Amino acid sequence: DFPSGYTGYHNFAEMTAELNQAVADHPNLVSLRSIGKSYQGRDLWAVKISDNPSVDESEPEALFTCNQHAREHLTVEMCLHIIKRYTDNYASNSAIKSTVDSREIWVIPSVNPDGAEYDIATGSFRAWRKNRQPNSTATGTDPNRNWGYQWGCCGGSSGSGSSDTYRGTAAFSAPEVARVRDFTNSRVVGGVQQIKSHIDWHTFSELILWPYGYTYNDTAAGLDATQANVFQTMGRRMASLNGYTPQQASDLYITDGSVDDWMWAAHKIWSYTFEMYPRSASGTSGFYPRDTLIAAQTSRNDTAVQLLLDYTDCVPRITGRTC
Ligand SMILES: NS(=O)(=O)N[C@@H](CCC(=O)O)C(=O)O
Ligand SMILES: [Zn+2]
Repeated sequence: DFPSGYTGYHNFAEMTAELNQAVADHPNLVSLRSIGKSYQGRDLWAVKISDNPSVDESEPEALFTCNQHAREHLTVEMCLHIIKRYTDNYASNSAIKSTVDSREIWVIPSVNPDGAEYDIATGSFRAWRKNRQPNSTATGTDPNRNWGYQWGCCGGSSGSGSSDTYRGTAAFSAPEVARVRDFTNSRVVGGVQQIKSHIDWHTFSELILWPYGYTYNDTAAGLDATQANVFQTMGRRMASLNGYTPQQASDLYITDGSVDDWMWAAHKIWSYTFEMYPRSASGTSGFYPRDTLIAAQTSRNDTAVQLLLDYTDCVPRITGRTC
């Protein structure tokens, strides 16, 4: 479990209980489903927040994914914060209510529960990043190098099983990644992807990143100058709200097989990666902010999340375009 000073973080059982509590507290706003199992058999939970949550209404959808990387536990708290904020405040806050009434919000609080549990299993942090799937030489696939667009194309991942950026044996070889893929694919209704916007939450460095990560070029196949301008404009607007630094993902470093590149290329979902607090740290300590910082560093993103939800019907509207 989490060591002292970190007991405010949710382990898998506590996270699951929190999700069940949200349903119990707000049965008319929240539904909970498993989109499948992790390698070790833990449920990959998906929460839907909307009015009439048991009905697939024709409302624009947004997706928030957290904890692809095991040690980035603050991201689980970020997803739980989003769930609480858009349910507990529904009755009292008209902006929250109109958002929930006009959108369908999907939250996957832990994409990598096996890795997260492994990281805390001994009571001392292990700085574990990957999932817990064995490979030919070691353990673990990096979920954020296992997505199927430009997988392994460009030196942005490793073919070595012991590497922290091991890309797996094939695209989608990690069961957790394959399940989130399947869920996203299932949101194509009548040939139209209902999910329009996405944030994948990570730590740390305080950055807002957008595709592509596989190339340094601002435009590339499937991402033209107009679309790049939308990514930049929305990214910069959100960064002005949370104080993170906005940049194309490849400006950080080249990544191939990342979730953002796939969400955009496969589905034209306006997909961002947020790297949360801290801005910098010595070594791996940056992955482990004390639990006293959770409230401030999750609510710090409230207005950025709200902006993306506001524009989820038509993200290009941020540049004055229509959809
Ligand atoms: N959270 S992290 O691993 O330090 N950074 C992310 C950045 C993701 C990206 O560049 O798209 C990654 O390398 O997967
Ligand atoms: Zn990460």
